[in-house]
Amino acid sequence: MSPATILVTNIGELSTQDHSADAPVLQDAAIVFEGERISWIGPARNAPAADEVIDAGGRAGLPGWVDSHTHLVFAGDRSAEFEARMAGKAYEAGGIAVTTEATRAASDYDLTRLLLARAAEAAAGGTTYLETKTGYGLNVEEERRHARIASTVADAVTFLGAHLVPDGADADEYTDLVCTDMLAAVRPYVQWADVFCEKGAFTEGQSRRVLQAAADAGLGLRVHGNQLGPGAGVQLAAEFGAASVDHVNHLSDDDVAALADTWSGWDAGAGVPGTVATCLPACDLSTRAPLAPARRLLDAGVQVALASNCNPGTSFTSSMAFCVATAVLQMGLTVQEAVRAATYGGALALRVHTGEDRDGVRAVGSLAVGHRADLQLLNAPSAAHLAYRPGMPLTGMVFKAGVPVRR
Ligand SMILES: N=CN[C@@H](CCC(=O)O)C(=O)O
Ligand SMILES: [Zn+2]
Repeated sequence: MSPATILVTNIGELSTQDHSADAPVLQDAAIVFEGERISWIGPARNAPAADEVIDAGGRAGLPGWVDSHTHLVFAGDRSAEFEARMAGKAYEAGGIAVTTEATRAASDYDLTRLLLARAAEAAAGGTTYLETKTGYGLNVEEERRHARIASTVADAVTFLGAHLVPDGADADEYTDLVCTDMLAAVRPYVQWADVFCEKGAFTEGQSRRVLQAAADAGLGLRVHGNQLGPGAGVQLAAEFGAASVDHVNHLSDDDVAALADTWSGWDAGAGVPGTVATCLPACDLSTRAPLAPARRLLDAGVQVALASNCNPGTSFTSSMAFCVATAVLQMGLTVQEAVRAATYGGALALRVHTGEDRDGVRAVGSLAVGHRADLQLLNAPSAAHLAYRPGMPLTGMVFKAGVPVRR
């Protein structure tokens, strides 16, 4: 028996983000889901019959957000650190240790409950594909525990044992541990590995060792780079073929050129993608950092993603709509560029932009036949309202794999 079909019709503006289509933005459109997959997209007047019909009432539709960078496995509160920062204190990587202590003390039950609540908040805001990281465990047993818990909730899990050298540890010995026992312990639960390559965290040499060990273990690579100042993160990410380098606040012309180079042979949808530059505007605002140069990156030919970086230290929000609004209002992106970065860009950064479109391997981040049925409707007639009416509760119905996760 074939799965039930759902027709969502009377969509005033449908931003498919399918750039292989004639028009990536359709007017007066409809979309049909068959189980977890999209089975039809086109003008509402031509829509086929379906088991269930949902009238969007002229609202805008777009792919669910792909949030490619979060740190949601944590306990504790760092609002005092935030307040101190707003009073002029600079952000330092060392704050991670405060969360590590609180997270180690939390039970599996509490950590899972906290993670579920945060994932539910993200879904309520339109996020339908969620990455999250370890990185507040910082010893073998805790990193394994956080990876296991994360894997029960998130769509993609990243190992970030190389987030901070724990108090009292020798940096090189700790890096060895990350590359050996810790990596082996988390391996069953994660698809990605990441390193915080920054002053106060991991040096270029240590980062290189982490990336090599992770690649040897068959993990995809990501890098936290060039957040607090110029550094080696971007160049390392490009050299190792990382799927993404995140933060990218402080970039030289060589850094931008190195990222652009990784995209020179890529033709949308065909070939191996380069290294996405993932911009984290909510984090930049919360740390009073210069906003990442998303416009400059796009103009240079680099594929850009927007992500929330939801974490207790630098960005305690999972609102992708806020990130999109900021990218438009303050970073010089057009509405469609920002929406693309928060959907297709995130999917590229997690290498789920394309798939075989078979069970369990469905593309996300754009709306096309065969892709996963991840759709959000806005309580607004067009995506422009995300920036035109910033901060307003515009998220309407949200579907993840064809299932409504918000009514
Ligand atoms: N930059 C490194 N890690 C996080 C912050 C973690 C924390 O301060 O707790 C980030 O992406 O901003
Ligand atoms: Zn991060």
